[in-house]
Amino acid sequence: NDQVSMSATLKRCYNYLTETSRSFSAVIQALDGELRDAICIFYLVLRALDTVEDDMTIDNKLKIPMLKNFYKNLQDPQWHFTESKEKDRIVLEDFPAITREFHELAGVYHEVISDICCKMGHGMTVFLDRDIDTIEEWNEYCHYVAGLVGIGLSRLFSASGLEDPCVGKDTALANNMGLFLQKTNIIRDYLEDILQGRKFWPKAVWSKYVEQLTDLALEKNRTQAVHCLNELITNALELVPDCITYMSRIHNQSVFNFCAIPQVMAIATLERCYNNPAVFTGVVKIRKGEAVKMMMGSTSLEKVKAIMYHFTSEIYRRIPENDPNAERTRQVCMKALASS
Ligand SMILES: CC(C)(C)CN1C(=O)[C@@H](CC(=O)N[C@@H](CC(=O)O)C(=O)O)O[C@H](c2cccc3ccccc23)c2cc(Cl)ccc21
Repeated sequence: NDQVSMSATLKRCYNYLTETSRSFSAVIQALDGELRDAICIFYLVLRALDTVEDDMTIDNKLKIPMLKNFYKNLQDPQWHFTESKEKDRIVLEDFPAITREFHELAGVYHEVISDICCKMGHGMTVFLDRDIDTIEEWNEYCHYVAGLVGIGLSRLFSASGLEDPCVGKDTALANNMGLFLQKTNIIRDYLEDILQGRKFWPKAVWSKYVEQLTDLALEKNRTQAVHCLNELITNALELVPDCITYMSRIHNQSVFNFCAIPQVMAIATLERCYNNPAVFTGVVKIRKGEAVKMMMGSTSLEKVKAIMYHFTSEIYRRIPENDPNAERTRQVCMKALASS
């Protein structure tokens, strides 16, 4: 992008993007045409909303209206928030820079970003004082924080003219692209989340293995915990066929890379977590070198299918005989392998 003609506030926005999304900001900056600025701003607005939701120092009495009304802040040139303690608080402190660049975008992008913010902010309040019990509620929570992102992105892709209208219309596939990423994050971040008092694993699953969610971290429950982990990974793997179908419809190279890279990182993370007790003693992260190799290697549908096939068969190979969900996991892996 042409640094000279870029406004000072837009430059600041790209700096915030790089500060808040590490490896992913380069992928966003590689997007073609109007999508680059539109998705940069969309990402920052979502990061600001997520920073409010994550901040445990904000009392729910204040947090609920903040989340429900967040989308209205885009219409207030002065709105900003300086009380945040979160690491990404800069996007709230300098929100006016994001708002200004939001208004520089073409109108069609405004409507999508505002609409998604409104629905996401509302949805986040639903689970502020309610636990995630059933699988349906797990899907509902992930829809609010990630499925809606997929639906919004797909509408931006089609609105830009770089992708077919069907991409923006098929909300079910777009939703499942987000669910795959979010369920992977929730599975991977078990220990980090419970240490911060956050519970994202669905009770309908973990209650079959232990009394309390935190009991999964106890050494004496290790076998039960790993079987619970494997059941959630199996649930996430059910989404692989839809993610491949979604990516098969993307024709612009920069949009494909933007969509494919988080997906291949997610399947690699699920494979690293499968049957792995380390999930309960630390955070299982993909090493930087491996991540870069995968990012370089996910530039075509065939390459992405091969990566999905590789990691799914690695999981299939390691299904323990005594795992209560072994048969179900084999079925789900076979279906994922058939689609990749
Ligand atoms: C919760 C989440 C999965 C939606 C977050 N999310 C993502 O995870 C990013 C990836 C990312 O931010 N990686 C960071 C993670 C980290 O900070 O460690 C990185 O630096 O590698 O990708 C997603 C994202 C990208 C492409 C297509 C998507 C379709 C549906 C839903 C989300 C989609 C994302 C796109 C937008 Cl516009 C906004 C947020 C996201």
